[in-house]
Amino acid sequence: MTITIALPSKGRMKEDASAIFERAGMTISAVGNDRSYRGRVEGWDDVEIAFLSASEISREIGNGTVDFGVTGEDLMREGFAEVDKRVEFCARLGFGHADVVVAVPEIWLDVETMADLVDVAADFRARHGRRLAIATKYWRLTQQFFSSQHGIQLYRIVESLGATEGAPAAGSADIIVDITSTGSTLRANHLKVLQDGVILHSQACLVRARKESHAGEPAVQAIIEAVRAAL
Ligand SMILES: Nc1ncnc2c1ncn2[C@@H]1O[C@H](COP(=O)(O)OP(=O)(O)OP(=O)(O)O)[C@@H](O)[C@H]1O
Ligand SMILES: O=P(O)(O)OC[C@H]1O[C@H](OP(=O)(O)OP(=O)(O)O)[C@H](O)[C@@H]1O
Repeated sequence: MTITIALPSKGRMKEDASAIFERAGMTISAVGNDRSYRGRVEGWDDVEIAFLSASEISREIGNGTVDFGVTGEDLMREGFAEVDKRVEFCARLGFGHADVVVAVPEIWLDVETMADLVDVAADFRARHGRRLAIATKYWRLTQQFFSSQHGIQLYRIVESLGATEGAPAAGSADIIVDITSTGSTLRANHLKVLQDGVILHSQACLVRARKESHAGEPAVQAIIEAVRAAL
């Protein structure tokens, strides 16, 4: 059986992902020229590498079209409901750290916690004639956190595919859910993270698609062990 591992072809996770595999004794070389989107691993003839973007990788693992991949936990949890039934998070790789957070304007002085936000959302329509608007690209994580975990039902999600932190100042939303790593983008936009507003501590993970064909396949276990040993 050929095992396909999807690795980032570009972006912030590319170099660190290749370095982990190198340390794991799995040296990757491109098939054909340097711009090829296929690779192989020296000495591992039954393994092939597919180079994709981090967001494509999460989709392909969740659909089972690749066997393993390196991608962010946030992308996996946003992309699929009940993700732990579909995939196994085999290892947290120690790079690509980012928190998915709820952030509100700094000038909301009396809003510091999710409980405060529950009160704001309840009063919002009476005060402003519309529901609290949340800008995000993380629809699923936002709905789970607001509705299931905090019982907030009165809000509206405004889809934002870029410059999410600018939405409150631009007037297109009241608050945001987005990722932060250093916090500088939030600070520059005068937003603050609620005290209990961290939805997910994300980082790059080695993720396996749960497939029946993996049972009793020695190379599957060997890949997991090699990567874990490299951490
Ligand atoms: N400062 C950061 N900004 C954005 N993503 C970050 C940051 N730090 C770590 N990450 C993680 O990187 C991953 C996204 O990586 P990247 O932006 O390279 O991929 P992508 O979404 O596939 O790229 P593209 O949007 O160009 O297709 C996510 O899992 C995210 O959590
Ligand atoms: O906390 P910080 O260190 O400021 O990082 C967070 C910011 O970085 C990312 O944007 P980026 O400009 O990298 O673009 P992207 O969203 O297209 O990846 C992310 O969307 C945040 O806006």
